[in-house]
Amino acid sequence: MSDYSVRFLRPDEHRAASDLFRATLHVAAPSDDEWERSQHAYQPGRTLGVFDTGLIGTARSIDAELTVPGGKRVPVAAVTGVGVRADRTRRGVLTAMMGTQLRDLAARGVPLAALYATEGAIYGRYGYGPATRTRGYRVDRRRAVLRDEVPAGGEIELLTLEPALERLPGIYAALPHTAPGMMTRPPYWWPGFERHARRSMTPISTAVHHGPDGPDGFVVYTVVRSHSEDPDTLDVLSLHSASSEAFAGLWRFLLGVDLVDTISAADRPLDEPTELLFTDPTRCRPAAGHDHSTWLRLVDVEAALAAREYQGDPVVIEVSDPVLEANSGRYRVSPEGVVPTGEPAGLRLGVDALAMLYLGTWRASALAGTGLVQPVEPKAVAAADELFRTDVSAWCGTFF
Ligand SMILES: CC(=O)SCCNC(=O)CCNC(=O)[C@H](O)C(C)(C)COP(=O)(O)OP(=O)(O)OC[C@H]1O[C@@H](n2cnc3c(N)ncnc32)[C@H](O)[C@@H]1OP(=O)(O)O
Repeated sequence: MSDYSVRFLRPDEHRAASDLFRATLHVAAPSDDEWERSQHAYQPGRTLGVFDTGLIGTARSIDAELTVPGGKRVPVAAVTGVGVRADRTRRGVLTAMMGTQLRDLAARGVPLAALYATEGAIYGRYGYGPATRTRGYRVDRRRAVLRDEVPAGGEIELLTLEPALERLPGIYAALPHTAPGMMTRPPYWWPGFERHARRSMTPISTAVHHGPDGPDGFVVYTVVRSHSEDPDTLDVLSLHSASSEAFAGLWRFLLGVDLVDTISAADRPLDEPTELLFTDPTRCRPAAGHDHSTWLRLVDVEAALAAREYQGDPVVIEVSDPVLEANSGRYRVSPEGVVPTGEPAGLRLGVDALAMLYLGTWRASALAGTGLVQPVEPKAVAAADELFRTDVSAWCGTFF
């Protein structure tokens, strides 16, 4: 069967979308109690459904803001909940949903969309590109010793789950966005966090760091004790800090948690200096399989490009967009601003490759070496390296 229709769902249809999405991930449908809470993750008017004889596909988003290089916060659709029923895959259902969703975002003036992909081969065709890189590491808690010069940090307040659920939204909202790619956590984000926390087999703890002006960092973690030869592990689920004092204070606390051999942290910023806290930096070792890119999509290329800052000489880029044709064209990008232009292009690239440059994660020269960027004028590649360069590694730090 190939006839289907795509439309935004009514709130009373959200539960069916949730059941379908979970089934596509091979996860059981929520109980009534669980749905009572997790329904609040569904922002009205943002969930798509595809129907033939019944619901066969779904995708949704929530409205948030993403920090771009230079510090501006730009509206972003945080896309999630994408799934197609297993007996209806590979007949264009996802393509239909992605097209409808992107056209809706463009019509509503949302310049960016972002997502986390289950598989890296899916979203490039819709103009998304991997726009952040992260790393994971493991700290040998019993042998890691903080260097004398490491800041002492402030008071730590330990919260169990209920007070954490109450206070974390306010604490997170007040923290500065220290990296491009960081995202606000709107009210529709927190029910997902709560669902994961409540499903955890081990208790979820939150340590809040207090600086001179109040809470300025937190770490959410859980400890998994192995009861065997394997190490007892503290998993860092989320760690955000407003300053190096708060960062050091949180690590000082983590190193002091008893009955832990290893502290494991995934999806951390590339330039986070954790190993430099220790007298022996090799007590912090890279961990495999902990790199989770945030995929970004410039929905309105001109508006998105204009929202960030640049340095160096102007470059004319020629962008091709396979889904939102209006984005295809040439743009003169410079520290003074971004304008559509008829001037000859210095380099050509797809809108997916543009997303890879946008937060400063990848250099134009690296993309040129892989064919993702096509240089027209050789000097333009070096100029684009400088133009899009950022001082701080892009990092989202918020999974959705
Ligand atoms: C942001 C998130 O929520 S990520 C979660 C994504 N969901 C899942 O992983 C759940 C399990 N998978 C699924 O539900 C489906 O397979 C989906 C959503 C990934 C794809 O849906 P489909 O309706 O099959 O995709 P559709 O038929 O539109 O495919 C379009 C193209 O993408 C390709 N494609 C689709 N899925 C994949 C994949 N997993 N790997 C590689 N290529 C893929 C298709 O082959 C097709 O290529 P073509 O245009 O060259 O023919």
